[in-house]
Parts: sequence; C-alpha cells; structure tokens
Amino acid sequence: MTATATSKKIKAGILGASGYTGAEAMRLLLRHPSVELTLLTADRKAGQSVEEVYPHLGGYGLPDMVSVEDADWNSVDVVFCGLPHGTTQEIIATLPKTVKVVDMSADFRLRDPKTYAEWYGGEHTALDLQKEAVYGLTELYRDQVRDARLVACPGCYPTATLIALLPLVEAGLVDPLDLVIDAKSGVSGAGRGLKQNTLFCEAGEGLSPYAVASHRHAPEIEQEVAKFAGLAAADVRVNFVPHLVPMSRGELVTCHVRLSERKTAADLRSEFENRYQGEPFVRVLSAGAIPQTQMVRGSNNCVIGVFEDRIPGRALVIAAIDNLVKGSSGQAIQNMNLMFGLEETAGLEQAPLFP
Ligand SMILES: NC(=O)C1=CN([C@@H]2O[C@H](COP(=O)(O)OP(=O)(O)OC[C@H]3O[C@@H](n4cnc5c(N)ncnc54)[C@H](OP(=O)(O)O)[C@@H]3O)[C@@H](O)[C@H]2O)C=CC1
Ligand SMILES: CC(=O)N[C@@H](CCC(=O)OP(=O)(O)O)C(=O)O
Repeated sequence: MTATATSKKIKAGILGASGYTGAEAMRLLLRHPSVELTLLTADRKAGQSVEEVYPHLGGYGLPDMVSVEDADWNSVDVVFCGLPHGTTQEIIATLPKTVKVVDMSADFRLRDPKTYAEWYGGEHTALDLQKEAVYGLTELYRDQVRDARLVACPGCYPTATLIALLPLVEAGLVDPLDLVIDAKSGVSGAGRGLKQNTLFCEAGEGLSPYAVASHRHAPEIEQEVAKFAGLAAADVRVNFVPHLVPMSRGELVTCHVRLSERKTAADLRSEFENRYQGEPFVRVLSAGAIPQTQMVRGSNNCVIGVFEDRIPGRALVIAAIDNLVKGSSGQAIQNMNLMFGLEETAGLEQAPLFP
C-alpha cells in the first residue's frame, strides 16, 4: 500500500506503547500526516488510558492500551515494536503476514543465529522471520528497507556508531580491525522499567561505564563493519565501551580510528560530505565544530564531526543522536515511510529542542 495509491491513512499500532520508545513513537506519529494510531499495547499497564500512563499525551484521542492477547490485528497495516528482546519474536510470529513490522528491539538485528544465541541468552524462536528481516539503518540500507515487510531497526549505539564508521570502512579509508568506540547515553536508553542503576541517586551526578568491552551492541557493530569491509564477521572485533550519563536523552559516540596509508582526517570529511550529501537527517559539521547531544535533542538528526588525532595516522569521528528519535522511534518512522512509499521525512521534520 502506498500513500499515493490511496488517500486513506495508514493504520499503525505500537506494541509496548507504555515504554519510552512507545511514548516517543506516539508523540511523533501524532504529527504524521498519513498515519492514524489504531492500536496501543502494554503489559502491566494494559487497560489504562494514554493519559494515565503518559499525562503529556492525554487529550489527543488516542486509544486505550490493551494487552497483546486482546489486540485486533485487523485494525493495523503496520506495527512498531517497542518490546523487550525475546518478547518481540514470539509476538510477531503470530501476526498475519499482511501486517508490516518495524521492530525497535534487538530480536532481528543479528543475521547469525549462533551470535544471537550467544549474546541474547537463548535460541531464536523465529529464525524464518530473522532471515526475512532487513537491517534498518536507513541511510545505508534504504533500497532494501523500501521492499521489506519486517525491518529490524539498529540499536541506539550502533545507529550513531555505524553512521559514523560505515562509509569510511567501505571506502577503505580506515582500518576496520582497529576501531575504538567510546559511547555515552542518556538514562532513557535503559527504558522505563525500574532498575537500580537508573534511580536518580545512582545515575545522577556521576558518569558510569558499564558492560565494559562486553556489551551486546559490539557484535551488532562488528556484523555491519565486517559486511562493509568485505570481511567475515568473526574476523572483526571492535572495542566498545558504553557509559551512562545523567541526562534523560541523547547519545554521543567518539570513534577512534586508524587511517589507511596516506589518508588524512580531511579525506574522511570529504567522504562523509559526498556520502551524506542530500541526506535529510545526517549533517556533517564544518571543520572544528563539535557535535553535542544538545544539537539533536528531540529530532531525528545525526551530527558528525571529524578531527585530527595528535597521534600520527589516527583520527576521531564524533557523532551525536537522540536515542529516542534517530536511535529508535524516529528511525523506525523513517523506515516505515520508505516501506509505504511516503516521503522519508514525513512526521520527522521538527527541529531540535534547545535549550
Ligand atoms: N530506550 C531506548 O533508547 C531504546 C530502546 N530500544 C529497544 O526498544 C525496546 C523498547 O525499549 P523501551 O521503550 O526503552 O523499553 P521500556 O521498558 O520502556 O518498555 C517496554 C514495553 O514493553 C512492554 N512489555 C514488557 N514485557 C512485555 C511482555 N511480556 N509482553 C508484552 N509487552 C511487554 C511494557 O509494558 P508495561 O509497561 O505495561 O509493562 C512496555 O510497554 C527494547 O527492546 C529496547 O532495547 C532500542 C533503541 C533505543
Ligand atoms: C543506557 C542504556 O542502558 N542503554 C541500553 C541500550 C538501549 C538500546 O538501544 O538498545 P537495545 O535495543 O539493543 O536494547 C543498554 O545499554 O542496554
């Protein structure tokens, strides 16, 4: 179904609407010219109104939250999944094939079932769907996303990291076997569920590295770096360390790269300028300008800066996104737009919120 083929609005459901990515998807889709929200699901909050769960979204006439068991799949053309890992695959497997799926969880991102089982604590239960899924890093997979029924949106850290690295790896400008990624995220990246490390007293006024060199986004980044470098995934290992930062949203990655012979930071900048020219949501900053999370807050934008390193033969690429927009719900809507033949930017045009 394309928007040009029918004037009817696309009927969209959000599974996991009571979570943070679900709330952000609701906020963005409320302004989407071609989408009507017809189904919202929750687990513990099933039966509650949107106003009860998210007071800031009250008064927009959204449907109440229902459990997945009570969902009417005939009421939707597409579902956005903001569900925990493992849960999505079970639920999606029961859906009619006519419903398109934009998944924000990690269930369909990893192509190798063994790697999935190793990092996500068990066998995948919907391998046929995993094979069908297209990796939804829109800027790099646009053509495949257009034709997909099931899109697996990248994790928030991989989104920023891969936008910053894949064009350089593909062009042979940096060594794919020497990538160090120093990543920071706002606390909403951990979801709305109660967790000790995201309590105000534990996350506030401090900076905490976690999952040091053992985060499940490392194999996802390695999968894509390997693909774009023409290597086997098993041969690529990246150094990836995430940090929790006391801010509600935003994400920034500082990527330390080794330049290929005779290449300079200026070559990296030229590659980005060529590659991302005309991209509606990726902005390569002018030399010297420093990416900050404040530049992208509330928007679907990704800003990138390239810097010389004092160590000869090395450079730094810094990228910032909003984890709840480009890092999840915004990118998911960008993908949905392509899947339905809409303007890629529909519903996503808002400028960043500052201060
Ligand atoms: N937060 C972020 O920045 C990003 C998150 N993601 C991924 O997106 C997904 C959603 O994340 P987020 O919104 O932060 O998570 P939240 O924890 O905030 O929300 C999870 C949602 O799933 C529902 N849910 C939980 N268990 C079940 C179940 N067994 N059956 C049906 N529904 C269930 C919850 O319902 P209820 O509240 O009623 O219990 C809630 O609506 C996760 O896979 C996450 O890793 C990806 C990129 C970025
Ligand atoms: C701050 C924080 O806790 N962030 C989450 C990443 C959220 C996300 O993008 O990832 P997934 O969809 O892969 O879960 C984490 O590190 O687990």
